[in-house]
Amino acid sequence: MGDLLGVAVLGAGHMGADHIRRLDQVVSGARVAAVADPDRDRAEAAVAGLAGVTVHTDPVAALDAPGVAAVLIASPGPAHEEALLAAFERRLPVLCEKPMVPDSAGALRVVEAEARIGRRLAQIGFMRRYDAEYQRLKALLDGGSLGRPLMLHCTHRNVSSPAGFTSAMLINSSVSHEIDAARWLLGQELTAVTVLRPAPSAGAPEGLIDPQFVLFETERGALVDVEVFVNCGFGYQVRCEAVCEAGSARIGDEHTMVVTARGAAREEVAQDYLVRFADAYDREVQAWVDAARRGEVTGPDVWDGYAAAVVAEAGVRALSTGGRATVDLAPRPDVYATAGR
Ligand SMILES: NC(=O)C1=CN([C@@H]2O[C@H](COP(=O)(O)OP(=O)(O)OC[C@H]3O[C@@H](n4cnc5c(N)ncnc54)[C@H](O)[C@@H]3O)[C@@H](O)[C@H]2O)C=CC1
Ligand SMILES: O=C1[C@@H](O)[C@H](O)[C@@H](O)[C@H](O)[C@H]1O
Repeated sequence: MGDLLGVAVLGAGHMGADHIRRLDQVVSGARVAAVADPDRDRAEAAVAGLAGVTVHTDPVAALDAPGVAAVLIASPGPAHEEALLAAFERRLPVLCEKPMVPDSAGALRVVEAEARIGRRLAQIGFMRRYDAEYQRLKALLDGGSLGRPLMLHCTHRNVSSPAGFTSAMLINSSVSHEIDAARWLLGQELTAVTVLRPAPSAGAPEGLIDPQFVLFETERGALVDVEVFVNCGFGYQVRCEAVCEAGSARIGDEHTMVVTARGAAREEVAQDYLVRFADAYDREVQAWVDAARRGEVTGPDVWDGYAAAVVAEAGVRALSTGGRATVDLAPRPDVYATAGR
């Protein structure tokens, strides 16, 4: 176990348990050293059968546990700020699930804390940047053969939303992925948001505004639209079409097995993100572990997490007022690169 990166995993729910399995069975160079969840039974179940792991109900205690050299934060968004700041105090490299911090004031405090240290410590869990299809689209747009991007048309559908999912979370949890993907693909900040609401689906829980149609403007005049529908009932579908001056490119059409029988062809549709983005999560965590073992931090940074929080907050304002909300970012510290590098 000597050379392996000892990771404390905070939160042992859906994502935390999946990342624990990934660190133990898929990723090389790391091991789970500690796990924390206020629900001790859940934490113990997630590490059942693993040797050398300590179990905690207090996340900060897990950071100080024997063998911990890095932190993976998979607790709910509102708990991320405290965990990030505690990891920064200890100078531990962090992989933090999205949303980095759901509110922009808290996200700015994280930016300021890391900027004071003067070097990157955190990678933010925008795993689409590690998805093979998104990477091909990014390379194509950067290559310039299609000319200037004019529009992105995005679709984000979940089969159903978890208990407690709110109308704001369609934007600050689900659409946070499109916010980051659009900034990265286009290399531009998003500057304004408008949200339209079709009549809610009968399949959505009472009171949830689902679906929503979110329209972003960018600093160099591109438009990004997102249909977000988190109780569609039929499949997990994430698509993106870039329309450029000299052509278009689309990713996310179903690409799983096609079964032909009894006079019909049937294509399987993934039912959740753990299936659709399995390879992307694997590559994201491997990249984080490899960088941490070299003493580096790469990938989406705290500025990306902050920008996503500000844009999402504008989106939630636009949803509640029915109007157009503008995005106002704080000055960007030098430690962070520009959008989309
Ligand atoms: N990248 C992606 O595609 C996805 C990311 N996520 C993100 O992962 C995070 C966790 O989401 P899920 O696993 O779906 O939630 P979940 O509700 O299944 O699990 C969260 C776990 O964290 C525990 N917890 C609560 N407060 C805590 C604290 N202060 N410290 C440590 N643990 C705490 C809860 O008891 C629970 O076991 C969220 O930030 C969510 O947005 C979730 C789904 C997909
Ligand atoms: O991050 C995720 C969830 O938190 C969110 O609730 C889902 O809508 C997304 O598809 C998933 O990738």
